[in-house]
Amino acid sequence: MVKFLVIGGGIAGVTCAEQLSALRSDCQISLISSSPLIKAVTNFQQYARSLEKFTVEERPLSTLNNQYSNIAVFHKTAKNLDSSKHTLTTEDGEIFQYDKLCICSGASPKIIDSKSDRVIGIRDTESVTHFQNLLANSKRVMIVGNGGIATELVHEITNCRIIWTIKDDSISSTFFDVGAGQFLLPKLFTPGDEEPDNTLSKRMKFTLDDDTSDSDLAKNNFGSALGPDWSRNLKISGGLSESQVLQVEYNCEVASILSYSEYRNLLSLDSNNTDEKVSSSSSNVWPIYVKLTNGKLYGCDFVISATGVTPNIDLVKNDPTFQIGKDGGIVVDDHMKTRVANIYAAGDVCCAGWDHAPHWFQMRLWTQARQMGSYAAKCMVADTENDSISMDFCFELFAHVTKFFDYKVVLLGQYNAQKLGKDYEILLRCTKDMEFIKVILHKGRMYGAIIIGETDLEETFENLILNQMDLSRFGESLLDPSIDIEDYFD
Ligand SMILES: Cc1cc2nc3c(=O)[nH]c(=O)nc-3n(C[C@H](O)[C@H](O)[C@H](O)COP(=O)(O)OP(=O)(O)OC[C@H]3O[C@@H](n4cnc5c(N)ncnc54)[C@H](O)[C@@H]3O)c2cc1C
Ligand SMILES: NC(=O)C1=CN([C@@H]2O[C@H](COP(=O)(O)OP(=O)(O)OC[C@H]3O[C@@H](n4cnc5c(N)ncnc54)[C@H](OP(=O)(O)O)[C@@H]3O)[C@@H](O)[C@H]2O)C=CC1
Repeated sequence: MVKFLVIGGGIAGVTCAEQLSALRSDCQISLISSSPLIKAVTNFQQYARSLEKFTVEERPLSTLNNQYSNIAVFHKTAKNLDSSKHTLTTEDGEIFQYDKLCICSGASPKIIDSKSDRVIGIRDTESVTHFQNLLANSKRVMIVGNGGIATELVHEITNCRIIWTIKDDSISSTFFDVGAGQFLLPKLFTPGDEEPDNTLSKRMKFTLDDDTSDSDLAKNNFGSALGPDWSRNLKISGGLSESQVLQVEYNCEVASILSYSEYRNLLSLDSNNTDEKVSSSSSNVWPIYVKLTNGKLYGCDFVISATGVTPNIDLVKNDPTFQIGKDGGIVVDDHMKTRVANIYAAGDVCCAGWDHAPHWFQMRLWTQARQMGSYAAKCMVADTENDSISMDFCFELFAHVTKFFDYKVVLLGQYNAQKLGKDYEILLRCTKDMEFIKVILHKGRMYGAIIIGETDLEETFENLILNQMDLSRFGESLLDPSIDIEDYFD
């Protein structure tokens, strides 16, 4: 009997195991996960060709055992891989034999300064609990990073002062250009609350009680990444009685992180540094101080490092046969195979090493984790049966549906002209507080789009990107609100 082994209880690993089970009910599938809960995709809906909606649920490991007769789940940590013997040894010494192995060990937050326990990352339920506990007694926090987590947190945190430190000159740059960033900015404050310069504020939104416990976060043992709407029903509230006050520090990074005594030493050595005095002029003694590359120094209760992720490749990093990509992931080919025979990888841990379709690129998102997990399973089964299999259609077009600042956000293809250099045109339609639509055109054809708000345009745009219809004759009227473009193209 063929033995499939999957490492990881996140979306990629669980989808892979489920798909293996669906394709080969006669095979034995073992899933090893170091986290006590697995992530299951439910309510999956494919709308349009590439757009997907689904819910991610956290469930006990036993759910998979109960649901699928040929899946056995083990709450263990994979430690040693011997690809010549086809064995994997777990931390407690158990040896698993495999015919085909899929590594779905995910990623961990890339934290700017891991020496201080006041600099934290957010990944799984435990890390959110730790974050909530710290925040509950905090008056001022710093968020570093300009991507998904930072964008969500600046909107969700209440009753706390926030300093948002970003490398760029506009907010949320991982997803949005300057124009879209400007459209979203007003969502960060309530009219009348605006403060001068770049200081914005917003009112408290909600609170909800939640019993929490701490975990082994100090060891940076993160579990599966969180699911959609992870922050919606959580108490993400600080210790201030006033509403949130947000200050954005643009175009800078963290230069150093200091304890109180290091901060005192720095001030006495550098007593002429006026910038530092200005930013930390309050009489508060803060647990940590952050010096920014723009010269400012802030005291705060803790720092949230929302600065991206590092793939969890411990298992393979000492084996030079595996190829590691520039992003730190295990390189896989167009059949999700690593360089080592019979070993596949999927989800956040892998680096998509094939020649990508013109409108697709890798981003560490749960849609891609699900798609890769499912496709890896199909490839593993095809290989055992000596079948050929063609690349899954989902890798033709980058498509991401999410929510930021309470707006529906759809990103399609090269939404920020990622591969086009300077050779592209932009069409824009923007209605304040309602919708922001940006279309990327190259040689008269649509290459990408950002759609913020409820527009129902995503399916039409998806088709236009995939079919590469020449749109030159429409010119700017393509986005004219008085023209129902769906009627033209659907
Ligand atoms: C706060 C937050 C919000 C997010 N929001 C969104 C969003 O809105 N939209 C979106 O598309 N994506 C979002 N993401 C990203 C998305 O969650 C991830 O891309 C996706 O979940 C990755 O799934 P994965 O299965 O590859 O990895 P993971 O979920 O990280 O799972 C890895 C699994 O491997 C296990 N593991 C690791 N090492 C070992 C080992 N040695 N032995 C055994 N088991 C091991 C872990 O315990 C875990 O179960 C968010 C991520 C975070 C952190
Ligand atoms: N709704 C959604 O789709 C969400 C998705 N996620 C996903 O979860 C994962 C983790 O999120 P997140 O941590 O926000 O990662 P992201 O990759 O989304 O963003 C990381 C941000 O940190 C910046 N950065 C990197 N290093 C530094 C540094 N040393 N100093 C200052 N800034 C730095 C990056 O800039 P640069 O790019 O210039 O390096 C980027 O702006 C990602 O895979 C993300 O896609 C998370 C939340 C919501």
